[in-house]
Amino acid sequence: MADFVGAVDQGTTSTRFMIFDHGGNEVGRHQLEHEQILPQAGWVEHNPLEIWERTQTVIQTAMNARGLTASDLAALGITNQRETTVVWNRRTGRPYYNAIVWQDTRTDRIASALEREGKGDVIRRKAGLPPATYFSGGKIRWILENVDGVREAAERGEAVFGNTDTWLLWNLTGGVEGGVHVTDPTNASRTMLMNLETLDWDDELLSFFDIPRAMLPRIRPSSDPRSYGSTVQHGPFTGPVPLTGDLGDQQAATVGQVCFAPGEGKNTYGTGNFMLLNTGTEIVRSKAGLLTTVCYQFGDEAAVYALEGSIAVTGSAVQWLRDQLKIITSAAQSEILASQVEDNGGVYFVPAFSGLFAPYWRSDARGAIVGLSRFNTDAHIARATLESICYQSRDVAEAMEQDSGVHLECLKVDGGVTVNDLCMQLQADILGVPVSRPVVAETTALGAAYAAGLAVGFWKNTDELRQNWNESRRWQPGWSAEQRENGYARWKKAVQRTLDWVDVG
Ligand SMILES: Nc1ncnc2c1ncn2[C@@H]1O[C@H](COP(=O)(O)OP(=O)(O)O)[C@@H](O)[C@H]1O
Ligand SMILES: O=P(O)(O)OC[C@H](O)CO
Repeated sequence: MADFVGAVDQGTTSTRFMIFDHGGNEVGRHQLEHEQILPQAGWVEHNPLEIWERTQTVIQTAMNARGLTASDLAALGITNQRETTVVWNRRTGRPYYNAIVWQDTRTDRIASALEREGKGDVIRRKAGLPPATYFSGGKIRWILENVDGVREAAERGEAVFGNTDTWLLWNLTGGVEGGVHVTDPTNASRTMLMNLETLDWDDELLSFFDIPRAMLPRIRPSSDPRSYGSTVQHGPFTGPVPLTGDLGDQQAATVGQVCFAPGEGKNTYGTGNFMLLNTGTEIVRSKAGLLTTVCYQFGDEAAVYALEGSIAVTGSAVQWLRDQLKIITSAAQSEILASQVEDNGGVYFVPAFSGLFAPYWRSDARGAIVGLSRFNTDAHIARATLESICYQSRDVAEAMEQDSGVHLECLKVDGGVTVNDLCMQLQADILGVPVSRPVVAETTALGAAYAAGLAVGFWKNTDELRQNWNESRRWQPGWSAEQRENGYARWKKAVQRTLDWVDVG
């Protein structure tokens, strides 16, 4: 068998290709950012053709740098930013519209109408999600309603939908020349269109959004030796590589962190934050504002579910300090600036740029910096930004405990922000439990590689994968209980100040 497994990680800010060996060690990678298209306030788009072009380049560059060819890869996995919606013509391969990104809030009226019409509870029960701008269903509907000719083409089965996993799988397997139109249950569970129990598209949910079934991909297990086909010769690989794994990126990180038992979970710190807790084969319905989602489905085994706390703005608040406020010149500088002060100086920043996701689900919220006095400096704002990442994580951790009854003993973390030592120390202080980061920080790509490798026997089972997990760093809580609870009470007060700010109809 070939020595390596490859994984494409198509994220919100960049696309990377990574190559892993049997020990789960990284042996090669390349990464490229793509343009964030911001046509108006609240709208966020990506160009699907640019994403496909970047995907080919990162694959070719990483493979060439290691002198590898298609036959060196036992399998290929895909993982992706979830919810982001592409609709394209399967005859021409051209997208009808830019990809509408998960952070985009243009569908707030569609979401609030669903609630007003009493459909919200059905969506919560069947799909495990509250009606919100975040998910794909409203985005597909927006394209059907606003782009000429798409509805008719969709009814003929010519205009098809996919998240970026499906878009890349279709292109990698031949595109207009017979590309495979497929997704997995972790991605499908983010559309508001899939029934969590049947793991299939649900006619009632489709009718709520008026979406023709013909435009939707087949849903196949996340790790599957048969359904996804192989890469074609004229693509970036110049030969066939079996495509055998597909997972949404946060579920992939959960797999990469080897959270295979109920009660095991992780928190990923990227553009946003996503805390997932494995609940086993049981569908746990949240009463505390979390999502119920599919965690993974491996081959013929029963699907495993998770509770998820999704936070829209965490690492992107650091980008905002850099790009809009310009008080830092790099993300890493946020740590240096925030370290210049001993505490937040009374300042709390709630970065509700896209409203508030879990556990609040308030699209009428907008960002606020509160508690300012003349004493405060840019260093307090930087510190409040890092604290906002940690307080938002505490909000979802509390909801997680309430829903699952599982008390967090230690938080496994990963993602771009976790290189920030101060932020991770603040996380331990604010949560009151240790925070632990693994040696392989690229858990998202690793999880997709694991799903692909399990399907072809490159790894025998999940026990073998557990052997690959090792801790690199642990942060212990330092604050007193009083300091922790006082800070959290202030945070909750600050959150209240952001609510009911915009009229969402
Ligand atoms: N040293 C740092 N301190 C704080 N945030 C950081 C640091 N380095 C990177 N980030 C943030 O991490 C995010 C990128 O993380 P990554 O895991 O690559 O995200 P994604 O998968 O969402 O594209 C960016 O939003 C960036 O601002
Ligand atoms: O691309 P990321 O890492 O920001 O992840 C985005 C999430 O999948 C959105 O649900």
